[in-house]
Amino acid sequence: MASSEEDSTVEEKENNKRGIGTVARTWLIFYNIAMTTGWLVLAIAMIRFYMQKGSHKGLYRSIQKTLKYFQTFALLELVHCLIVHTSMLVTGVQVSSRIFMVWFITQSIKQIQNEESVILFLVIWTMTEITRYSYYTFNLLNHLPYFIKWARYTLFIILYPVGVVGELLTIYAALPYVQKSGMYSLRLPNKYNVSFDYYYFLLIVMASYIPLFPQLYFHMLRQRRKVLHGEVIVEKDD
Ligand SMILES: CCCCCCCCCCCCC/C=C/C(=O)SCCNC(=O)CCNC(=O)[C@H](O)C(C)(C)COP(=O)(O)OP(=O)(O)OC[C@H]1O[C@@H](n2cnc3c(N)ncnc32)[C@H](O)[C@@H]1OP(=O)(O)O
Repeated sequence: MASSEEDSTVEEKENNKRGIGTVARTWLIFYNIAMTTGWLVLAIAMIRFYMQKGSHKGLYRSIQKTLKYFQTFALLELVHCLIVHTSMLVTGVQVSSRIFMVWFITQSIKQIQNEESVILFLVIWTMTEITRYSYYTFNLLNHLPYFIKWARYTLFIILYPVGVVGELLTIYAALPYVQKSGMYSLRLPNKYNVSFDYYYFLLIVMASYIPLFPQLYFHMLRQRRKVLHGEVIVEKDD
């Protein structure tokens, strides 16, 4: 009895340190468990598909519903920034680039769904998210195995750039189809007197990885030094 009271006091102290209340903490535990499960379901579906068919062709189609569901659900992370006091800017770039990849590239342009680059970023995202959400869950429960903490703040060193390569190759593969179809573009003359070319927009998105990705990567390296090596890092306000 005394021990369980002590345990709950330790938990309360830990959460007070993070400034998270009981309701927010309960919600985050639920959210992180749901997301870990979602990405695990995706991992299993991908492995099963590949083992049954022996090819990646048709894999995206078979998992697209689950992927859209869980990746879109991640928009909630912008709200979570207010709870866990983390950078909304960094999270915003990360989440919006993922939503963009799913909805406005892979989902919209059927011809590229069988590209190897799609499978590359899907596998990398899946490995990342299973590790990340299980880290958050165990951390909130104050029972964090060291290997999960290590994996969360080490695997990204390789996974992040490889994931970005997969995404950029996929956008690159989409370019000819976008140019040919004129999709999501607005040509003059039109009643709004505005022109928009999705093809050039995609070129700008690709170029924007050059200044933006290093910011995310260095943010993660700082997090790594803080969490694994206990360095005190003073971050600038957004
Ligand atoms: C309109 C089109 C726009 C297009 C834009 C294009 C440009 C894009 C350029 C960039 C492209 C990036 C593409 C992405 C590719 C990939 O993802 S590839 C796969 C590999 N990816 C990764 O490894 C991802 C690494 N990134 C992240 O983990 C995050 O997304 C992040 C936002 C960068 C993480 O930042 P942050 O939240 O600040 O770090 P953490 O250390 O994880 O958390 C900080 C503290 O907050 C707590 N916390 C956060 N979320 C939760 C939660 N859900 N539940 C509980 N707690 C949470 C966390 O525990 C930390 O708290 P403390 O432990 O107390 O410090």
